Amino acid sequence: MGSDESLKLPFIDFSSELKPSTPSWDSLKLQVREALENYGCFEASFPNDKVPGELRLDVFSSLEELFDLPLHTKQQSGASQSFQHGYVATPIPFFQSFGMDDPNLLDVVETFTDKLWPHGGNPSFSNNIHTMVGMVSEFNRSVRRMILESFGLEKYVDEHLGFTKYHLRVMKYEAVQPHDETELGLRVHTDKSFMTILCQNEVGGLELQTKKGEWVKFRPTSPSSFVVLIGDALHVWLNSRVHCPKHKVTLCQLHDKMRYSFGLFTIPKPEYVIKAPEELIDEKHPLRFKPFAYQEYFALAYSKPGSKDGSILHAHYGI
Ligand SMILES: O=C(O)CCC(=O)C(=O)O
Ligand SMILES: [Fe+2]
Repeated sequence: MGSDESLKLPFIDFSSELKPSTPSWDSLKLQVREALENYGCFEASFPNDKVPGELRLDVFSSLEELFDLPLHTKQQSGASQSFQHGYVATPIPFFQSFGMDDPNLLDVVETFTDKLWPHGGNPSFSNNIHTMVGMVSEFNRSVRRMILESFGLEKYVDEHLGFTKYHLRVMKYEAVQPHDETELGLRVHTDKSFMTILCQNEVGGLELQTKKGEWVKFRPTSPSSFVVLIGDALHVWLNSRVHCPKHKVTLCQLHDKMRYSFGLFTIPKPEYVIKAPEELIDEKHPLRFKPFAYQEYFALAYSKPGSKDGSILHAHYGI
C-alpha cells in the first residue's frame, strides 16, 4: 500500500515547561496518549532554548565527519555482531550506521571517538553527540512519565524509568542510480525498544503505518522537530493499549543530498521481564502477550532474517 499524501503525523508542541502536576503537563499527557493510541508516534517540536538549532546543525556536521572517515577506520569502531552494534554498511542503497550502547555516558562516547580519531580524539564530536543524547534522553523520560500517568500507572514510574538503558544509532543514506523513482532505504520494521526518538537532516524519507494500516510520510512541520515512536517493548508492557508503528525509510532518487539521521532508543535492561501491569488487564483488555525477558526477545528478533516487522513478537508471545 502506498502512503496517503493527505495524512500527517500528530503534532505536539513542547514549548511549555515540562513540569509534572502543572496544567500544561496534564494537557500534554492527554495529547501524547491520544497520539500513541492511534498512531503510536507523533512529531514533537521544541523551542530553540530547549534544543538549540545550532546543536542540531553541529550534530549533523559531526555525523558527516564520522561517515567521511576511511572505511578501515570506520570498521575499527568494533565489528558488528548484529545490526545494533558497531559499524554496518549495505550497498544498495548505500546505507551505513553506527550503533553504540550507553551514549548517555561521556566516557563511553569518548572511547568510541578515540578509536576513530586515534590522534587526540575528537572532543567536539563527543560533546555534540553527548549533549544531544542528554537533551533527548531527558525529554524521553518526561514522555514516558506522561504515558504512565495517563494510564493511572504512577506507582510504576520509578521502576519503569529505572529499568531502562539507552542505545544510539546514527545513519547515513545515499540514493544510488535510479531503478525506480524511489527505493527502500530501510525495510519495514518495528523497533524493539520501549521508545525511539529520531531526528533527521533536511532530507525526508521516513514513513510510518497507523493503527488503521495507512502509511504516513513524515514531513516535519518545523526544522527543529523530532519523531517519537513506540517500540515493541512498550507496546507489550502496556498490554497493546498503544499502537506500535511499522516504519521504513524510502529515498527519492532525484535527491542528490545525503540523508543523515540520529535515533535514540530507550531499551529495557536485558534481564527485565516485560509483563503488563494488572491495572491494564480486564475483561475488555485481556492479557495480550505472555511475559518474557527482554534479552530473550531481542535475541530471537535478531536471529531470524526477515522477522523485524513485529510478526515474530505475536508468533512467540501473543496470546
Ligand atoms: O533513519 C530513520 O529515520 C529511521 C531509522 C529507524 O527506523 C531505525 O533505526 O530503527
Ligand atoms: Fe526503526
